[in-house]
Amino acid sequence: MRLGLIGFGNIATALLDLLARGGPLDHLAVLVLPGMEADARRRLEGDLAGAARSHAVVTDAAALLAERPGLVVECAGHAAAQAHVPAVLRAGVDVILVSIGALADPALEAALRAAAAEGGARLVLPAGAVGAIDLLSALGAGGGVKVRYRGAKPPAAWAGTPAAGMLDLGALTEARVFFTGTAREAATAYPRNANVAATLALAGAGFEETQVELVADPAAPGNVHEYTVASPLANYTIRIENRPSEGNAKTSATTIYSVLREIRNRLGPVAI
Ligand SMILES: NC(=O)C1=CN([C@@H]2O[C@H](COP(=O)(O)OP(=O)(O)OC[C@H]3O[C@@H](n4cnc5c(N)ncnc54)[C@H](OP(=O)(O)O)[C@@H]3O)[C@@H](O)[C@H]2O)C=CC1
Ligand SMILES: O=C([O-])CC(=O)C(=O)O
Repeated sequence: MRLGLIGFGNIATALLDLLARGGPLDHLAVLVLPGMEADARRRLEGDLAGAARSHAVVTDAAALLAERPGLVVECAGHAAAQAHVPAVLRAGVDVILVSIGALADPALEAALRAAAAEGGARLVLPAGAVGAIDLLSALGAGGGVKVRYRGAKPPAAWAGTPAAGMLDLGALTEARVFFTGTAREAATAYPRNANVAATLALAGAGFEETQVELVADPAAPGNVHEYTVASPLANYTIRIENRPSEGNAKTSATTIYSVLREIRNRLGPVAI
């Protein structure tokens, strides 16, 4: 398999480690920010030397495409999704988009849909840190879906976000709701913490109709995603207590496994 990665942070590193357990990739191309090439090469020739038979480090989409990836995983953030993903899709290469909250920008959502159609490629939106997206998406097609989502994380996971300006995160002794609004507002204001809100919106009731609450909770048993669905076909509530990933407390470990699942489903004889 020839894999392209946009971003070489926590998710990318852990994903490569998991993929390498099944044997080395045929080729790996990693797109990093300008100035980070030498660091990326060092890592690919050091700890990650077994991940691929050959590798390349690039800083733009044209160079990534020149490496002829069969699949690209975006795991860098909203700005990277905007900068690089349209060209990859237009070139006919499927993309697993992890920074799904980028689609809260209607212009980018339209651009990515158009690029995928033009290139005959597929934009794959993984479940990421949440679950039961299959059911929500099925119900979404039936219409009349109402979704309420509550995302709670330990205070430290909200560092560097607007929540830090509203709360004394280090001194919290009880759970505090610091945001209520639509999925579009949540995904836009919390690009590294509310991709789940966007995933639920895209699968179910849409960005304006998906109600979101974000919570800093010193007693949270991890990153907790809880949502309730009411629809003519089914009602359900699901609560997922995620362990944070080792490399980034904002990101749940399940996100990495969700991307792994998408890749395995493309390669194996059975998709589940
Ligand atoms: N769908 C879901 O459920 C979830 C989605 N996510 C999304 O996944 C993203 C990645 O998560 P994670 O790996 O934990 O985050 P990290 O911050 O560990 O990794 C992101 C990496 O991408 C780099 N980067 C930033 N901008 C660009 C760019 N324009 N081009 C290339 N590289 C870039 C960063 O560099 P630097 O550090 O120098 O900025 C960093 O190395 C999050 O930002 C979030 O949007 C996360 C969790 C759940
Ligand atoms: O990983 C998580 O728990 C969820 C997350 O950060 C997001 O929704 O962006």
